[in-house]
Amino acid sequence: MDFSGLKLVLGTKNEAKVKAVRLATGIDPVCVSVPSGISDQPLSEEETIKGAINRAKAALEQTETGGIGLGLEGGLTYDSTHTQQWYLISVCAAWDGQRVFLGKGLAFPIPNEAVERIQREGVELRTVIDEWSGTTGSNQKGGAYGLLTEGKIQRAEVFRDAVIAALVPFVSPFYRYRVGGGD
Ligand SMILES: O=P(O)(O)OP(=O)(O)OP(=O)(O)OC[C@H]1O[C@@H](n2cnc3c(O)ncnc32)[C@H](O)[C@@H]1O
Repeated sequence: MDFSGLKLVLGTKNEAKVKAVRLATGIDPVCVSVPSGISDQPLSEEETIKGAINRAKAALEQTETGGIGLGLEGGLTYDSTHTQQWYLISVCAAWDGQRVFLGKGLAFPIPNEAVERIQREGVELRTVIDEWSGTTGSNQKGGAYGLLTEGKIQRAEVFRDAVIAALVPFVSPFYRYRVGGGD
């Protein structure tokens, strides 16, 4: 898959997210700080998606040369149906000014105790993960994935797959087909 012709504007300077875009595309994105327009700690898939799209749109707005805006957002979602368990999700939105696509990275179980603390104390996941791993800035490094898998999965890798998924429709010929024929 060749992404080399794309101009990418990423709505954050977070190191794990910048690395994810590099791993996904081989491109160094232009990075701009933008607001996500949602709470600092999203607690549903819907809110996480909204944050990713807001970031992608705000990022593209900040550039005069056009291209594709990328918004990467991490969030938590509760499965009340099957497992009664909180999951961390990592979503990428890609927006070219006309179309938006989402890539949803791996959903990973997060100890419910962590989310209970987040809700009780009003802290963010980063704070809990920093504490548990005895480090700072975990959200710029391996993240919760890195801590819980003892390094087997890194935050940048999860976002890498989400970035690829969100960008493929802009470059793959398969998405040019129309149902019922046409071009
Ligand atoms: O610098 P920006 O781009 O704002 O990224 P962020 O990591 O601070 O923020 P996100 O909006 O992606 O994630 C929402 C919150 O969840 C935290 N979070 C998400 N995924 C995480 C992970 O894998 N490890 C630690 N904290 C995580 C994150 O630090 C935020 O507090």
